[in-house]
Amino acid sequence: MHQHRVGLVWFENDLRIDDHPLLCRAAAQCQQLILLYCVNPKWFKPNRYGLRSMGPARQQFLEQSLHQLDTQLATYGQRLIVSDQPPLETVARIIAQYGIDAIYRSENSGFYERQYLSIVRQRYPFLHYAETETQTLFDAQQLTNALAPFPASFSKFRKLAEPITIPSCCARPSQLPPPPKQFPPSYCHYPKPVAEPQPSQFHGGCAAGIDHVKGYFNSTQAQHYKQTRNALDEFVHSTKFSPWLALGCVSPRQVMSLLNQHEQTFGANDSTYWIYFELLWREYFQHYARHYDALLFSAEGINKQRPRTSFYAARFKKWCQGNTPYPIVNACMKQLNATGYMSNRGRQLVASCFVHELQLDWRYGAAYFEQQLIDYDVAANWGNWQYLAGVGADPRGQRWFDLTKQTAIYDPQHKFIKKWQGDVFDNELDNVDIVDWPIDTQP
Ligand SMILES: Cc1cc2nc3c(=O)[nH]c(=O)nc-3n(C[C@H](O)[C@H](O)[C@H](O)COP(=O)(O)OP(=O)(O)OC[C@H]3O[C@@H](n4cnc5c(N)ncnc54)[C@H](O)[C@@H]3O)c2cc1C
Repeated sequence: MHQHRVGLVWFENDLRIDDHPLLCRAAAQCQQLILLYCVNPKWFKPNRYGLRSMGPARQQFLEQSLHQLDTQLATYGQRLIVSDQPPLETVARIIAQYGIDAIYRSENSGFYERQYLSIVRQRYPFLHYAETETQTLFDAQQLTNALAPFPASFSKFRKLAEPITIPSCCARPSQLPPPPKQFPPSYCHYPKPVAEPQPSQFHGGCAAGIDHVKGYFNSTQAQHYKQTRNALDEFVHSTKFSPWLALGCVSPRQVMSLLNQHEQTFGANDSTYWIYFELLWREYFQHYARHYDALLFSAEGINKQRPRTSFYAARFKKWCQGNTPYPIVNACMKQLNATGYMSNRGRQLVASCFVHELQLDWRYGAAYFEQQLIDYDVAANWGNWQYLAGVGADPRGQRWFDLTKQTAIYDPQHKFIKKWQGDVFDNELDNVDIVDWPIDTQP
């Protein structure tokens, strides 16, 4: 017996059908189902930093992911519908037009993303709402003790979380209820394949994502992960799971399940453990973002201490373009601009340079990453930037990287710098001199 007549599954960063407990729940509870994704027009307009929230690399990856999800849903006689209108407008129209009586949405770590659902809840209190964790390793109730009080550092969180058993993945639904009649509505469309994809090493979508993770664990790369993960270049040196994890094309539990299988076949070692360790970092930042809400975006960070940085437009522009006096930083930024990806080590170096060498307000750096990264994740990005800027969860309070030393360790032959032309830059950092500023002649 179905509990609900028409359910709405509001997809966000959970673009898959495997290991999706919420989709299974909606399938079991509803007579008819609408599957919706909202491409928010706000993502393409200048934000408070004068940047777009979504740049072309991630947009392409997202479009590919939507298309792949739609293809999978079609095998169930269902389709994904996509709206390019503001999410609140779209959801309101769908509720009114189709008589929705239940809304299903995965827990989201983003403060602003969570607000959308809060507003819908306030406007339509009589609907049934189901929110489930689909993007984390642990279920919320498993972490009650680990998160109260909220652990001030990753190490504290890790010690509490590590002994907890990760729930197994859930099977995909055996069937899905059909959409209502007269579908889709005129203001929505089905995802189209990307017309002329830009060449990229990352192809969006759940099928591509799971193939990549399986391919990684069927090889011996994971056996050497700890030794290679800090490399600045080369696809195989770290897992490259992040874009698929960020959009939920693959779940962290699916990754863990394949990691366990890998350990059974190839053996467990420090490197295989370290992949789990990094997934725990990801987990920590998801809860960090939910705990600190809008403080994630505040200059003072969670400690409410204003950093001694400012905003210099010319310096910011040069950093974005990879045109600073620091070749290693330039190479990383040019790699990011060309591919949408940068290694973890690279991200640490360019963020340290941004805050300590260029003395810029860290939020502009985070906003530029948000625009450029193919694996942008609100919690991981803003949480890591706060950490690097000394206003986050770093018990040391300060992370400064000596760029000369780091170059000697990670790019001793300058191969990476040469590849990305990091050694091509203007000689002066500040070409706007104090005398160039307009001066008031009147007292
Ligand atoms: C300033 C800064 C900004 C960042 N912004 C993002 C972001 O927007 N999205 C994002 O996914 N990661 C972000 N990271 C974390 C990390 O750099 C990337 O997850 C990693 O480089 C992705 O490559 P990979 O999948 O090969 O990682 P691997 O080294 O193979 O790690 C495996 C997985 O663990 C997780 N992970 C690893 N390191 C971290 C970390 N420090 N914090 C959180 N999760 C981690 C990722 O999901 C990653 O896919 C940022 C780091 C810094 C320093």
